[in-house]
Amino acid sequence: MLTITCEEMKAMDCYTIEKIGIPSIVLMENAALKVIYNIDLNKTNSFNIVCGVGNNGGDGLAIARHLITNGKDVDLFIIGNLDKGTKDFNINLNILKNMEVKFIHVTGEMELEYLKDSLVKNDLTIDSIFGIGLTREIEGIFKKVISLINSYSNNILSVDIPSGLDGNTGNTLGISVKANKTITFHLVKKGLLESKEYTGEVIVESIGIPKKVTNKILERMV
Ligand SMILES: NC(=O)C1=CN([C@@H]2O[C@H](COP(=O)(O)OP(=O)(O)OC[C@H]3O[C@@H](n4cnc5c(N)ncnc54)[C@H](O)[C@@H]3O)[C@@H](O)[C@H]2O)[C@@H](O)CC1
Ligand SMILES: [K+]
Repeated sequence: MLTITCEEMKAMDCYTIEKIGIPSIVLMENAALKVIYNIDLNKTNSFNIVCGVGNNGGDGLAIARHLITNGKDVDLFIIGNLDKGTKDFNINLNILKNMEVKFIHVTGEMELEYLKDSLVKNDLTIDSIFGIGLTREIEGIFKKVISLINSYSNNILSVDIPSGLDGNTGNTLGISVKANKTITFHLVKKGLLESKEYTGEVIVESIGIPKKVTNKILERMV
């Protein structure tokens, strides 16, 4: 099986956006729709979506929009500095604001209590805190959120990579979400093969990156 590093994935995303001309927001929309496609909407009605402020979080926001549009109950939580959201995270957050969707910004003990209550009551938790952009040890409130997700969720789906897992090595950076299922985009990241305990079932979904891009980047990185 062809596996790639997070750096190779980033390079493929960039090449697709800059040289092929597929806007990054289109890739994000494709990613979100592929996650929706992997959820049994006949059996799953209530959701916790926990987002960071990077593009993994942006995927989570787009997933939230599609679930809400499908009439599902969604409790939306965001963790991280809202002033540092990526461009596509901000586009999706703005859409949700225009739809008058409420979210909880997790900053302290009170919001952690709300999160715990939601995790216990809802059918599925969508983990979109960190993907290939995780760069350092997880500490503080991020650690508390991941610990709550693992302790209280009924079922967990991780977007791209379980949050906390190093996509290259499969090691945790202090703590990681333990998913039942991971939907990873384009190609399997190397670390996902080493860490079934955290990834659960791994499903690879295409998000519209052409084969030419894969070949180009892999040639360049040899
Ligand atoms: N255009 C693209 O590059 C695409 C990206 N996609 C998604 O975006 C993800 C990558 O997005 P990003 O590169 O924005 O990275 P992430 O969203 O994985 O994470 C980056 C954010 O996490 C913060 N962070 C990193 N380590 C931290 C730590 N230990 N504690 C607290 N904060 C920490 C960073 O400061 C940054 O805000 C992919 O995994 C995939 O899910 C998809 O939407 C497809 C298109
Ligand atoms: K994730």
